[in-house]
Amino acid sequence: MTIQILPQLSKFKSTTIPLPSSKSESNRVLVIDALTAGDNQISNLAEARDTQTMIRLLESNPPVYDVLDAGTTMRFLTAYATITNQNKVMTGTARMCERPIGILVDALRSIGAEIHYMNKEGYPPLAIHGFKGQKTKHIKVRGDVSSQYVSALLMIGPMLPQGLELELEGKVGSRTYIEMTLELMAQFGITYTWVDNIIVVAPQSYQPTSFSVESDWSGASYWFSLLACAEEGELFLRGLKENSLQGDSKIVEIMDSLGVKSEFSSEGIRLTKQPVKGLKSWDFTHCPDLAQTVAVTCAILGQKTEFTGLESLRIKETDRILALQQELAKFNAQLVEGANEVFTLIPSVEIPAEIQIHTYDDHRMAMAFMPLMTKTKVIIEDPEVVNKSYPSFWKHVGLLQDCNV
Ligand SMILES: O=C(O)C1=C[C@@H](OP(=O)(O)O)[C@@H](O)[C@H](O)C1
Ligand SMILES: C=C(OP(=O)(O)O)C(=O)O
Repeated sequence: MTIQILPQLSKFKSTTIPLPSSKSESNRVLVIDALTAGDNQISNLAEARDTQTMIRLLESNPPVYDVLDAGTTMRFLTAYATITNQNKVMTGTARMCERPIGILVDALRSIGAEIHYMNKEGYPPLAIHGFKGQKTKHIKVRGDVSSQYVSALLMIGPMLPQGLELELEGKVGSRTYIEMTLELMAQFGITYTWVDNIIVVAPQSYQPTSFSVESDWSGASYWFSLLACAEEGELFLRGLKENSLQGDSKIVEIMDSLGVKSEFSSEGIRLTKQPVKGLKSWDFTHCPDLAQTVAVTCAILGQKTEFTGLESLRIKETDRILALQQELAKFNAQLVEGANEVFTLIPSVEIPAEIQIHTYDDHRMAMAFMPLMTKTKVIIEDPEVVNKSYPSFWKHVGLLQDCNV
């Protein structure tokens, strides 16, 4: 096991963080690009392993798509292999084979795909045997498990001979990611309608265009958290836009309550410290990837807060609720489950002189606990786990310079 030892650093000089590109935007644009007849000009693709895996699989087109631990790559390429009528095995890490995919497979089968489970019903690995002609254009998809199924279906919608009429059933989580998918499709010339819970995409062609991927707001959240927890400092985060396609830009509003002021410019966003206003509650339904960042920040800042919308966290890279509970306990903070899926974050009363964080094969566990370095010596296990979304994360931590000297 490798470890990353973080220096204790509560005051730092004004630092610019270059930030990685968004893997969510990148992975969508790559699928759209593969479905476009003609050449797109795409720049700024993410260095994230999830994106590099997508690029490699699309370019080399092996008979087995091994997506490793990339959820979007698994879900988007399952739909892509179907619409391009390929024989393909879809697989990934052991954890990927525990992450459900039945809702997407059922939807693709009802449209006309032949897909078999190779091991456990409802989970990868899958054997895809192409597309046997469209049986229906109307499909119903539950919206409360993962929005990635919906995004995967929408992106192949224009290529379906009859198009797609997708009815979202029940509560819709991660809605901002569905909106991102549709907005990106629109930038590549696709028209759609979304009325109530029905999204309609007629058969049409993606139009060649140029597109530059924005910096990653989920990755930016750790820097907001660091500044919130620091005694003194200032950060400039490059490449973020005020009107973002990414729902995780909500971090601006959350961190405004937790002592971070944001000022946008054409180059990015300047973060400075301001008095803590307090955060009583937050619903993470549409920004689940921010939950770990905000939990750790509140735990460090002494903010007792109610969290809702955490349901999808149990089926991500790890069971993130359990992982958070175990690691928060190491500095006497708790995430307590109450009735009706309401969680209470009970902050730390005392932070020990040294804390070792286990990362559970989850990049966000490693990155979310980094801001503890403002209070104590932190040791992060398996630091390379960040490569999934943010390979340069530790290099960027190294840019911070102590201003006590
Ligand atoms: O579509 C996407 O790019 C993503 C959607 C979200 O997943 P769910 O829809 O499963 O919540 C998010 O957690 C994930 O990191 C990326
Ligand atoms: C949940 C995540 O990714 P995915 O579902 O694409 O593996 C994430 O990046 O936090």
